[in-house]
Amino acid sequence: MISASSLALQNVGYRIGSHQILSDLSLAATQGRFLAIVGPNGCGKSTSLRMMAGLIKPAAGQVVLDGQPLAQFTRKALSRQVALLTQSGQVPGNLSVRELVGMGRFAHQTVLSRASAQDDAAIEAALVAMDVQDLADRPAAALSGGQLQRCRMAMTLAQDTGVLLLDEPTTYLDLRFQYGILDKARALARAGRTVVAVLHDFTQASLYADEVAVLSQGRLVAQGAPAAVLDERLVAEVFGVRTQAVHAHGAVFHVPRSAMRLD
Ligand SMILES: Nc1ncnc2c1ncn2[C@@H]1O[C@H](COP(=O)(O)OP(=O)(O)OP(=O)(O)O)[C@@H](O)[C@H]1O
Repeated sequence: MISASSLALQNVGYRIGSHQILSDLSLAATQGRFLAIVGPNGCGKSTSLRMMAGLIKPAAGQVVLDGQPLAQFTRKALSRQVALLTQSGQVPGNLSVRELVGMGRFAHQTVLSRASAQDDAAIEAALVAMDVQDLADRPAAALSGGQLQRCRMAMTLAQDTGVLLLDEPTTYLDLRFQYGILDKARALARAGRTVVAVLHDFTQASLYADEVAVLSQGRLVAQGAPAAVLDERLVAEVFGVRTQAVHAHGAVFHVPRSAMRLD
């Protein structure tokens, strides 16, 4: 049984050399909610997720999981609670898809322990959830981009954590699997997990997320309900794109004015 978790960046700062990447950034992901992070390329979205996963440490401020600073967790204890689907990843060696997905179970095993029945069940459930059971015995390195992305998501699911951090999870996926992965992410949130996903598509953010956080130049610009936050003014200011916002189905759709020949 996974434990409920809430994860927050509190006034964090982060720099690489003289480059200030994140500045006084506070961002809270709440248990049972799907938070989407949007923002221009290079604004610090992946850096924020990596910091939430404990892979990098803030130079200022702190990261807090269930009220406890992340610094107090061992790497393994943290991996049992927080999973990160990275934007891309090399597949090590000649792993089969089942072995790749099994890597999601490392946090639940000890050096000496063999894979348990619980590990096997979690791997099978993850393969089925991402509809990749037919690929299970194939070498992961030989998969197409979309197949590999679904297998990497299965690995993330197999980790069975309370918090899932998904960096552009729909990358490489055709429409069916894009919506499939977002449906799955929302279902996980509804079932009590904490889901944070970096998304570039406002329509997807608006349709699937409970909340959206907008980052720009390492700072939080806005956070709230997607249809309220993602308005024409914000999109023009933050992304430099003039759009017409169309509200339907409780979501907001941004149509570029250049495509409508309105500019
Ligand atoms: N290892 C690194 N060394 C130097 N600069 C880095 C490093 N990692 C990230 N950066 C810089 O930090 C900034 C934020 O990067 P980050 O990957 O968090 O952006 P992002 O919002 O996820 O972008 P994208 O939408 O393009 O994926 C960028 O300017 C990037 O060049």
